[in-house]
Parts: sequence; C-alpha cells; structure tokens
Amino acid sequence: MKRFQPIVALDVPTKRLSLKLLDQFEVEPKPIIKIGMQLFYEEGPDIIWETQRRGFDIFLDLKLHDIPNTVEKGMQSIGHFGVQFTTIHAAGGSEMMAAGLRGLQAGAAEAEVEAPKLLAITQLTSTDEHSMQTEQHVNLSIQESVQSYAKLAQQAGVDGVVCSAQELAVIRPVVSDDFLCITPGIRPDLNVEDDQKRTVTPAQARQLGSNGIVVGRPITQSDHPQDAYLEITKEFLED
Ligand SMILES: O=C(O)c1cc(=O)[nH]c(=O)n1[C@@H]1O[C@H](COP(=O)(O)O)[C@@H](O)[C@H]1O
Repeated sequence: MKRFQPIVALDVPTKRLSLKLLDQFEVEPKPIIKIGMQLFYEEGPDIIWETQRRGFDIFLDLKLHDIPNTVEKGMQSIGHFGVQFTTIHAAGGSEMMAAGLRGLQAGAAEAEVEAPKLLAITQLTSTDEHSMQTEQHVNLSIQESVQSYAKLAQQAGVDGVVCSAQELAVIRPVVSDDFLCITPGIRPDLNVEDDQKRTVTPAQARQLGSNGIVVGRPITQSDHPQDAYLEITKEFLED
C-alpha cells in the first residue's frame, strides 16, 4: 500500500511566515506542503510558485463545495497550478464531484501538467457523532456516514477521501485497493486535541492503514518544527 511522507499543513497567515517554516524542512524525506484557505486567500497563487520553487509537492486544500458548474470552473483553474493533490466536499454530491474532476482534468490538460489527485472530504475530523446527528441531522453513525461518502466518492471517480484513520476499517472493504485515504486529526499526544475530535497518533494512523497523514499545529507550533516533523515521520513511515 502506498504511504506518502507526512503532509504538513502550513496554516500560517503570511508568505513571510510560511517561507520561514519551509526553510525548516530542508530534510529528507521532504514533507508534502498543504496550502489552505488562509494562506491562499492572503497570498494568491504566488505562494504556490514560491513553494514549488523550493522543490516541495503541494496539497492545495480549498475544499470546493458549490453547484456542479461553479465547481467545474473553479477546478479548471486549480488544474493549471501543477499541484499534486486538491480537495472537494463529498457532501456536494456525486454530480458535483464528477464535475470537479472534469474541470480539474481539463485545466491540467490546458496547462500541460499532470492532474492533481482529487480527494473528497467526508466528515471533518472536528465533527463528532453527536454534532453530526443533531446539527446535520444525519441519522447514522460517523463510521456509516464516512463509509457512505467514500463509496459515493469512488463512484464519482475521485482518487480518494479525507477522513479520520478511525474510519479506515470500514472504508477499506468497500473501495478499490488504490483508493487513497488521507487522514488529518493527528496528535502525537492524544491529550492535546485543540478543535479536533477524531484523533489518532502517527503510529496508530500507520497501523490502521492510512496512505498519508496531515499534520498542522503539532509541527508548526512546536518550538522545533523540524524535530517534530522528523519524529512524526519516523513514527508514521517506519514499520
Ligand atoms: O482537508 C483537510 O486537510 C482536513 C480535513 C479534516 O477533516 N480535518 C482537518 O483537520 N483537515 C485539515 O488538516 C489540518 C489539521 O491541522 P492540525 O489540527 O493543526 O493538525 C488543517 O489544515 C485542516 O484544515
């Protein structure tokens, strides 16, 4: 099973701070860098070029969720960037996910770059079963909801899902072997949750069969981001 090096969420407000962090990751294996909405809305595509110039693969996490035509056009623009991964919300439905995939492939073809892997967000790792049931009015367990989104995402043709590693046991039996399961909500110390609800350690994510972990604050807010990254990498990649 494919296991990627950890994906570091660069959840900082400015280019200056992000470049300072990137300088910390001149190590092997180089992390995949996740650029999310805060940094992208602030700095625009320039932050992608700067990160690519430093030799990092990019996970552009903009979580598109809109009517199919709007998502298709938005994804067409994202397809131009030459990033390796990007995200869409499974809750938008199969028609929207298929439209997003079409747009992404069209954009990548226009720019003559490889299309990114498209990942569907299932239930955010900050959601617990109680809030899902009482606020989204989803009358299922978290496991059932995530499993159902994973099946829908695969039928729509996307490359994988984002979920908690806690749900992998129910997803794997219903998707193909090459379907990617990328898992945030990673905490080396499970006592530190922040706003995350469905957390696991890097070692648990490996044991549960995650293809890649997304880690933000445990690395970026550490006094020694490089040491924290290397420690987490060892825990996740080494059998
Ligand atoms: O799409 C994501 O990456 C994502 C999905 C999800 O369900 N939960 C989740 O935490 N994330 C992202 O993963 C990162 C987790 O950050 P930390 O909680 O600081 O490790 C953030 O950048 C979130 O946007």
